[in-house]
Amino acid sequence: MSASSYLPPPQVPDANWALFLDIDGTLLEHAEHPDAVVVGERLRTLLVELETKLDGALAFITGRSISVADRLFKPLRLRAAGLYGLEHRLEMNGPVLAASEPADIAALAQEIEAELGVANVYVERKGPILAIHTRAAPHLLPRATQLVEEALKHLPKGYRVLAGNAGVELMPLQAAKGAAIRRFMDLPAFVGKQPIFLGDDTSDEPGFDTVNEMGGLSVRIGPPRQTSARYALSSVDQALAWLAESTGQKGDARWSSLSA
Ligand SMILES: O=P(O)(O)OC[C@H]1O[C@H](O[C@H]2O[C@H](CO)[C@@H](O)[C@H](O)[C@H]2O)[C@H](O)[C@@H](O)[C@@H]1O
Ligand SMILES: [Mg+2]
Repeated sequence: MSASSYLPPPQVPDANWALFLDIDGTLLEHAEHPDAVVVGERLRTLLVELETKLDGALAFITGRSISVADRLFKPLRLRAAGLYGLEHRLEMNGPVLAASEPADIAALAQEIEAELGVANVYVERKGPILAIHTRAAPHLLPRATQLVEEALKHLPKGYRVLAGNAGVELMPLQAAKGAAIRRFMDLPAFVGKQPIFLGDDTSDEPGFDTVNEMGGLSVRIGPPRQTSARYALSSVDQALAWLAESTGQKGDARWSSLSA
């Protein structure tokens, strides 16, 4: 969909819908460092209300690991696909099917840390995924991208490089949000419902395509740009206000800034 044909989503979430939520840039404003994001009590409460309203058909679909998502949203342990679907928690408070760090990725992380880690670049080690964050040193993004693209030539087949939000990520090909959404849609709490996916980033596009194919609602958060999403909300505040309205709360465009 072109940026000019963006539409605000209808107010739909009810018990017949299944809600899939990206975290960073969708529920949380971006911060300089991944550990610096803030989860307000109001957001936790909203997530619990939505989970109840949807009879459990709610899951995070995130590039973060589930352990990190749990730390951020503690004490909530919602259903989640972490690492773009490489790990899952299929039941609320249930066990995590986690992914470990292969030796060649560990060695690569150390090499990249040695070269870039001194200059405000954060190398996030997420099992089989490496995220190199250059938000605090944007001039190093080209070099970080060059390093992971060079590494691709020496790794076993099956990895790819994806531009991140102020960074770059190296990940297995199976890491894909669309497949993660399909996996949840086969579970009893989700089956037969219509999926809604809210996301903000390039890595969310396969998720938008998937819910479009399933007759669901794809919603991109952020300023207009080329996307497969059919609806849009312009900011994290707007996304949270839209979700909150579905639980009966009155709209408030300053939702997230009031939530801490
Ligand atoms: O799929 P998401 O839930 O949106 O997660 C995507 C990545 O989010 C985190 O990095 C991004 O957010 C940070 C906090 O705002 C920011 O500092 C960083 O520049 C962003 O790229 C997370 O650290 C990554 O692991 C996720 O893949
Ligand atoms: Mg995001």
